[in-house]
Amino acid sequence: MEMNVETAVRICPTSYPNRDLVCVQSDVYNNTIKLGNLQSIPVQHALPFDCTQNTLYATIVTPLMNYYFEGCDVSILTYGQSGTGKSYTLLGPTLNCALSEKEHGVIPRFLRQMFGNINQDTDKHFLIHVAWTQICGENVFDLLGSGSVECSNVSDAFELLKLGMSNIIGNYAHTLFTITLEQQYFLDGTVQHKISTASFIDLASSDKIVVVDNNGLTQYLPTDIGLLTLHKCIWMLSEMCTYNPNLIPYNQSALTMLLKDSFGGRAKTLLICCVSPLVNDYMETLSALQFLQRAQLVRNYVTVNSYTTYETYENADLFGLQFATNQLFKLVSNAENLFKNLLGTGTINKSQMEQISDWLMLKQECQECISESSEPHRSLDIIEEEIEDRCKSEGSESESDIQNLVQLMNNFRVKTDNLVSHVSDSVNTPKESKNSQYNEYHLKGARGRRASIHSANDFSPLLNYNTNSTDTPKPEGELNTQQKEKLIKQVNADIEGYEKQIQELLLTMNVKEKLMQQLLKHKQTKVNVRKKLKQKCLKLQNDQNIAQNKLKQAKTINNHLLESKLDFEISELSKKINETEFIKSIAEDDSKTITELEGSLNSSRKQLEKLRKCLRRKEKCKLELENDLKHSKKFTKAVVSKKPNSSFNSREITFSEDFEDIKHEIKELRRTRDRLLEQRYKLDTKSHSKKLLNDVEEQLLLQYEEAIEVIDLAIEYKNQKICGLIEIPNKDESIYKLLMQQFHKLNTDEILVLLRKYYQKVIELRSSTKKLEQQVVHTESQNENLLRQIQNLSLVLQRVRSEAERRVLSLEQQHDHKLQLIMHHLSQEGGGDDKQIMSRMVERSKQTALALQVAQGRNKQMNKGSLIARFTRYARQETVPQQLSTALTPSQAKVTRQKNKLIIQQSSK
Ligand SMILES: Nc1ncnc2c1ncn2[C@@H]1O[C@H](COP(=O)(O)OP(=O)(O)OP(=O)(O)O)[C@@H](O)[C@H]1O
Repeated sequence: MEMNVETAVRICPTSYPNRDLVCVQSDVYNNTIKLGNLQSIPVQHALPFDCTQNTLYATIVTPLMNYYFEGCDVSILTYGQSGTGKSYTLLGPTLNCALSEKEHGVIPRFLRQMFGNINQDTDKHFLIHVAWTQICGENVFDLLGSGSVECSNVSDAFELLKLGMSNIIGNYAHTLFTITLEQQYFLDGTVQHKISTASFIDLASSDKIVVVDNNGLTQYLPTDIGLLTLHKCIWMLSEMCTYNPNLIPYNQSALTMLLKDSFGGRAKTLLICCVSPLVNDYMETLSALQFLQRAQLVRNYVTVNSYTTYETYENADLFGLQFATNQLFKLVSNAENLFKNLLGTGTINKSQMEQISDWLMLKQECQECISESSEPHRSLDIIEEEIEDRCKSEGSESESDIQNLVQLMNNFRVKTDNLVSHVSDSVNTPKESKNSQYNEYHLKGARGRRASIHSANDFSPLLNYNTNSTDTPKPEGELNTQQKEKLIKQVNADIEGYEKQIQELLLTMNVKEKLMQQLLKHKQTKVNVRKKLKQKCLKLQNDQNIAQNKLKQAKTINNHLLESKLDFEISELSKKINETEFIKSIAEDDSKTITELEGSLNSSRKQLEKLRKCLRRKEKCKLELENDLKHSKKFTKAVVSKKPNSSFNSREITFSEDFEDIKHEIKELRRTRDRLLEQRYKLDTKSHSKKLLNDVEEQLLLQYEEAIEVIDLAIEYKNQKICGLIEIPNKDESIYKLLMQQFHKLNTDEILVLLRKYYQKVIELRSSTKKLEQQVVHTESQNENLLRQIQNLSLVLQRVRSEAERRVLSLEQQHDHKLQLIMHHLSQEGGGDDKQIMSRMVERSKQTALALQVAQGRNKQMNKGSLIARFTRYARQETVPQQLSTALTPSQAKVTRQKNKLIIQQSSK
């Protein structure tokens, strides 16, 4: 679509009461701006004199929103003299955007309208990014500090606006605010994508110089390099027929490079010219309107940025997961039926009954967790989307829901599997002895079944042995070594089971806690949702009553057509009422659920305490058994060694016993490591949740880390020992040899002291490494701060430099002016002799030049910085377009005088 750049003129309100001082008028009906009594400039939108922010937005910006959502880029620029309301038009009067919505400028209004549209469109997926830059000469600064920032609602966007505003430095810079909108939706089995950018450019005002071109036309050209290049580009674009588009000098300034798409590009562009109506500002207003006249001749090629892909939704795996979950649900409900039937038959013993009831309770608990964590929230999210802002965190929440779901289902599957096989086995062999049950159990263990749920009777020999146990009698007579070993194995399995149960319980508690947090978070939203839904229900019921009354009337007058129509309407309304009631029921008050969850959490805590107690008891029992076993082994060894004919056998026994011992030690080490890991994990989570660790905790964390590493090493060593892979160090190494000799002399206590010292040394080393790392991070952040300061300083330098350039330019102009006055004075003094005048003039100008040289010399000594600035300016002249460079060359200019004005005219070649 080929379209001209759209233009609008806004006249800045003035406090001057005297109408004679006003020379600009807006003819809203004919869309013209009247300048004095002479000129009438046609524009696309001549805004009324007292145009409010709302009128401006509704008349000229709202239509651009349609282009934007269609996938076209849009650009809105403000241009004009300083203080005429450019920033006011784009942003509003103050830094605090939220202060008064009535005064909000184009950008905040655009953001609100855009998010409003997005919230109404539930069929599409939207992604929004904003960016804000400041262009200072040739430098571009990021006002948000992190490039393009994703934002999901109006308040986020307003926060970013405030942040950017607080980072704007000075008045002499252009700013560019962009909102990028990405849309995705399904259409006929394909995914449609649209990407459009809305750019809002506040063009800074700039000093002007007067130039008369070859055709004798006066031009007021800005001194700012960006604006000057923009003028040049627009000038060339407006005379497109005579220019090759490739010759447009966009790349001569940063500003024009950034605005390439807005003039002669693919964007739909609106240029708002802000002008002052005062006579004093006549020339500036004229210059702005001339620029606007040129700009509205520029043609853009507005295009829709869209493409199609043929993929399905990224999270297609979700369907697979859902399927698997459904299957698992079916399995679980089958198992439930089986257990219920078994309970009914009465063929199972008391402990099995307890197990089944435990299982059923757990299943109930899981189901509650799953239904709380997935279904209601998902449907509620949808309602919230319709009524409230689209929630950014929705994706991550549903992700974690799925993770929880999968984890719960896995735990559940293992438990079900275990229990089903256990129950079915015991049902098949109801008359077997306790011992055979126990053997079965361990055979199952060997097939890889999980051994986390045990009844007290499963381990009767062990519990019989446990002196602390009150519910089981002590065994009659002593147990032999083999029995003791078996018992230890059982205890180990039992301990593992308890540990796993504790872990699972912790996990469930974690899920419950998260659920509670989510419920509390959504509580207020649900209240709002319910209120709105209640209103909706009432309205629907009202409509239904009206329709029923009409139906009665229709029946009395026998209007069958109306009757069937009303019947249909009533049934539709009742459907809608049911649906709304259903949605309302989903958004039911959570207080009850929260209390239930709290209760459940408390009971879980109690259960956890119980399990920990059991675990401690088992560990104690195991220790006793192990000690006992050691003693009896020593005793057996002693007896065996006394038998002369059994040396071979005794070696074999010792080896296998050693082997078993090492394995057992490894298990022990692993358990200790797990406990240490748990402790470390607690401290880790504390530090990750941004709670600072105190010194003691920091020290503890380091100690845990070191201890875990040492235990890992020990496990590795023992594993190697079992496999016969121990590397025997080269004993010839003198230091090693020396050390070993010394170590051999040490007794156990001394070795322990030595080890402790080593351990402390390592902890100290770890601590200092950590401190060093923290220092590095700190230094890096300091570095970043310094870099930011350098950036700020260079910005200030740039400003000072352009100020200096401006001053030099005005000094030059003053100098020229004085020169002209001198000429005039001399011509009057000398009585018209041209030669004499010339020679006097040359003499004076020599004097002036000399004076300037002296001044410059002084300057050189006084201010090196301004000299550098001067140098940079001349060095940069290469990039200044031809018009300006020629306009500034005195030798090619002709100076004439009209009334009180001096005009520098470019001499034609
Ligand atoms: N139409 C308007 N209605 C009310 N106040 C206005 C209007 N236009 C400008 N102002 C006020 O005039 C002052 C100057 O406006 P603003 O800062 O927007 O000008 P500007 O063109 O951006 O100036 P500069 O180029 O120096 O940054 C502000 O206090 C602003 O609130």
